[in-house]
Amino acid sequence: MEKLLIQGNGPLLGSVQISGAKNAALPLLMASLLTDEPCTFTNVPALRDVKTSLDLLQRLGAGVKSTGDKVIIDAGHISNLVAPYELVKTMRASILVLGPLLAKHGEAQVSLPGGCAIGARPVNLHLAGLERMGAEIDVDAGYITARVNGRLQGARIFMDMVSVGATENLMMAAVLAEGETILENAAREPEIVDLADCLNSMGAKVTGAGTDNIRIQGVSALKGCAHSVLPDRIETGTFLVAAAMTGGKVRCEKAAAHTLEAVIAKLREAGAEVTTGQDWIELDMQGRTLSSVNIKTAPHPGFPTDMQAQFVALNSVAQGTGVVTETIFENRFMHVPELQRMGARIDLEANSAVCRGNSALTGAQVMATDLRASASLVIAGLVAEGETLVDRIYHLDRGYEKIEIKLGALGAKIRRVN
Ligand SMILES: CC(=O)N[C@H]1[C@@H](OP(=O)(O)OP(=O)(O)OC[C@H]2O[C@@H](n3ccc(=O)[nH]c3=O)[C@H](O)[C@@H]2O)O[C@H](CO)[C@@H](O)[C@@H]1O
Ligand SMILES: C=C(OP(=O)(O)O)C(=O)O
Repeated sequence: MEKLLIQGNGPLLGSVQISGAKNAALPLLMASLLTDEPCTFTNVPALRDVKTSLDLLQRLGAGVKSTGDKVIIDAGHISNLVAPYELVKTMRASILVLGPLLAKHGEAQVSLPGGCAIGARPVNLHLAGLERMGAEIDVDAGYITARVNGRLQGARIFMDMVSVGATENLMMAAVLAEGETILENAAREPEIVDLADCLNSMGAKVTGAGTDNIRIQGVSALKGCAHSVLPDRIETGTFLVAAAMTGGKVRCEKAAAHTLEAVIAKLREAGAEVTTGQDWIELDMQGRTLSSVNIKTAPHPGFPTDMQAQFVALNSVAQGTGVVTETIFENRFMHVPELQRMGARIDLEANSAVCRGNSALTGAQVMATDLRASASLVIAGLVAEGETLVDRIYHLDRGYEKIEIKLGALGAKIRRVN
């Protein structure tokens, strides 16, 4: 099993190209199921989750051509409406085929994603919304079976929790439904706006994406698209935190500052100088003091849960105490015991991590448990004294493109070992 070996050393310096966002790319790829015409996506990151999505689309009968960061999907001849357990279990976002398949083909069978390291992550909101649109849904033997007689019907759907995935699934189902769908208490993440922009370029009528009230006027058919995937705000944030922790200066190119406002505000509060331009963000921590910050995760535009672990690592080495509170997932502090093994002084109290700061981290063998937990261990390794060996990095490969190469180019001593 592959691992990352990191030797803590000096500041990160230089510039890094940010990849397309995993969380934008996955729903966009699934949206290609809504049309018989080819869809071309560019700025698609080379990630394990993208590969899983393309495998799933091929399993359903779609044609897939992939060169560099460009992917062309032709879902004009879908022959199978089943998303099997062996693919869904490796990537929860597989549930996003449910809405498009049901809307376009009137039927779909998708394995239940099940729980995962960070929490139970049920899909009740996805299913309740589709039922409101006229679908009949059965859950049996670990599979969701959804059917509709004729077209889905537009509906007013209030979601009692803010869910990114449910908003995306229901938005994709609604674009081909008959009549108007209104999604209330919708998620407002930038990736939802990216999906709505792409759907509109295919002929859909979606308004209000980026607000908590999305209106979708159903159409009878969609055409193909050519769409460039939004930059990855979580990858960007991870590099900015790494630059801050190492006292370096890093410029993230091909980044989107408007998607990262809460994170940039916290980095400035922590003492970093952050400057932004049209498609870049630069963080300078040279000669400055890193201070702990208090954080509470929340749906966008609040502080993203996917940046929580990285800030726990940051607070561990910063001056003073910082309290990090997780409100989205019930079990998203798996990185804490591993960071403690590296010497971080953190106390877990209910859904908060109280980071005492000023820790002199030392390298250790640590275990990645989920995607962002892995990222926090890697950036802790960059500032630790001695060698850190991060095991189970297949989690990291789900969401970070060439992380060791990108960090290496900024001066980090990091390599992949078997
Ligand atoms: C591929 C992708 O885009 N993944 C992101 C997406 O995941 P995902 O879309 O799975 O996360 P959700 O926004 O749906 O989850 C938010 C909360 O709602 C709960 N919930 C969700 C659906 C549901 O039917 N019932 C329910 O109770 C979840 O358990 C969780 O506690 O948003 C999360 C929250 O920003 C991010 O951490 C993930 O990186
Ligand atoms: C939790 C994450 O992703 P997923 O929803 O794909 O598990 C993440 O990107 O941090």
